[in-house]
Amino acid sequence: MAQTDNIYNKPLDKVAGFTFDEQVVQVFPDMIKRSVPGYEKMIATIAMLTERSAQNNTNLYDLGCSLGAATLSMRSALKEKTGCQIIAVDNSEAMVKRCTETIQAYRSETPVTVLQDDICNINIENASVVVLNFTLQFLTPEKRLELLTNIYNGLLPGGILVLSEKFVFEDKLSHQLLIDLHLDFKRNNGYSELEISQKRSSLENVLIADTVEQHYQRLQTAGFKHNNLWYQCFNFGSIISIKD
Ligand SMILES: C[S@@+](CC[C@H](N)C(=O)[O-])C[C@H]1O[C@@H](n2cnc3c(N)ncnc32)[C@H](O)[C@@H]1O
Ligand SMILES: O=C(O)C(=O)C[C@]1(C(=O)O)C=C[C@@H](O)C=C1
Repeated sequence: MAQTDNIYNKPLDKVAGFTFDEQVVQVFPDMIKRSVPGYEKMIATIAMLTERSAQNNTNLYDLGCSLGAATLSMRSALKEKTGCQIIAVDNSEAMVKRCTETIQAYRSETPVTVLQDDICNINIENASVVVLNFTLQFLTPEKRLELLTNIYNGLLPGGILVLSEKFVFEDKLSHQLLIDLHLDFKRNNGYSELEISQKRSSLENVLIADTVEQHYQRLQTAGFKHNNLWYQCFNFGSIISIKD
């Protein structure tokens, strides 16, 4: 049973930088659902995107897999395909341990390999679907283009990248409104002002969000010519990039 996220509900002397440690693993499904507007919608839609874009005898990647929600969504959509395998990668030992247990708990024809590694070290090859669901934002900005280029090069024609991220906005008024709506979403989900503010401090300089335009530019530089938002709710959304 997923535990309720109360990590930031007591005043902390010093708020440490956010890490995906054992404490976060314990509450992660609750935390991400209550923090990311549209998270469940995005996870469910990954199955639809996979059903359409996965090709027989190819690899599917879940980069920054956490507890494997996107992996399970992809896997559920591969029943009609043959020879597919999923490679799920995360650099958090605690996440990988729990993810492996979760994946093994459900039987499936599709092999899944869960690797503990930096996604920047992974050679993407023979890929039809690559998912970066709220992971790119945790990489130092210098590493983002290299990773996307590696993904582009490893994708087969017709293959897709699903890139979900928290966004910032150039336009100050829109930015403030969308951030405020996100804070309302958190309040409506039971987070207190203290929890919201301590979590915000912990994510500072750890989660570095880009604008949608910055994403499009970087994706284009990496080689992707077909990039579009398929979902957005407030300052969170998901881009689909297609390799032609
Ligand atoms: C917000 S979570 C991703 C959520 C997950 N994709 C989902 O859909 O439920 C970000 C994950 O990326 C992982 N991560 C961050 N930087 C990484 C890196 N350089 N290599 C591998 N994993 C990384 C973190 O450990 C964390 O589990
Ligand atoms: O709580 C926030 O404001 C977030 O940015 C949510 C966010 C994310 O976007 O990755 C940050 C860390 C958590 O692991 C889950 C979700």
